[in-house]
Amino acid sequence: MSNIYNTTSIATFPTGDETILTVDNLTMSYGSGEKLNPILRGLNLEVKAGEFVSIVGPSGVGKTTLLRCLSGLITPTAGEISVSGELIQGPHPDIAVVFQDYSRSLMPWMTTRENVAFPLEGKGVARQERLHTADRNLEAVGLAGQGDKYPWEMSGGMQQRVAIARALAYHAPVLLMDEPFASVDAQTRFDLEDLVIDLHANLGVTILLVTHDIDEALYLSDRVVVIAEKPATVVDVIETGFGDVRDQVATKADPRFSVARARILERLRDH
Ligand SMILES: Nc1ncnc2c1ncn2[C@@H]1O[C@H](COP(=O)(O)OP(=O)(O)OP(=O)(O)O)[C@@H](O)[C@H]1O
Repeated sequence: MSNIYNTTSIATFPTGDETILTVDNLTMSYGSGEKLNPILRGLNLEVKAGEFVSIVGPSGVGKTTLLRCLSGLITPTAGEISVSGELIQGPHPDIAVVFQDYSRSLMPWMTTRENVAFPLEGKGVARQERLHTADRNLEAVGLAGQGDKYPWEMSGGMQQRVAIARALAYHAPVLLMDEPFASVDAQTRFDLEDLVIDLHANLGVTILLVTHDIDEALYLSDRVVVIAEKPATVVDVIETGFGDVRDQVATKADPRFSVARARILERLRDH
């Protein structure tokens, strides 16, 4: 486990067998009448507190649509989503989101510290406490002492770390991630994957990540949920069983990794 991050100063979340996120018979269509475009149908999912679940599926299958429903940004056509036992009817304080496009999600006129502190204003946190929390969370993602820099002074990987710090600072027990590493180069991607594994293991935050990258889903998660077809539904669920400690070389060379990868590829080919 890496020691460049300092997660000890951030509060952790209780984990266990309790279900924290429930998706019940989720159905979502865009448009209406002749232009009705059904995207998701009858999707069910239960995520336990502290679990790391990835949703994989081909491009255009509806992964972002699913995440937008979960984050309360759009209202599903039918079905229910609840977090911590409460029905989602709009953005919920128990859910934070990290998007793929950090260049659009960070505000260029604010320093990284101000970017991370910003959502806490809506929670009524006093300014000094907001800035202090921002510094602690920047430290947790390996950006100690970088709070005065502007996002545009940083590399893509560093900017995505800022976006992760901002989501962590919000202190929501559930973190949704939409293809968070798709816009960075391969080595930065591996570094960010390992950062997220460390944060998950040390903080107990529940993570739901969508990706079209099967290897990434297997490497990161406790469970991989495969969605396919049009409209999309769950076609397979795989428990990875790799535990909290991962290694970019050893885990991917584990025979269970290639067996699971073949199974997912087969499911996607068959649908
Ligand atoms: N706001 C919208 N209005 C109408 N149709 C939409 C809207 N957003 C997405 N779609 C359509 O819904 C379908 C699923 O899109 P979505 O972005 O959810 O898929 P995805 O699996 O995340 O794709 P990708 O992997 O390429 O990001 C696509 O056909 C897309 O054109």
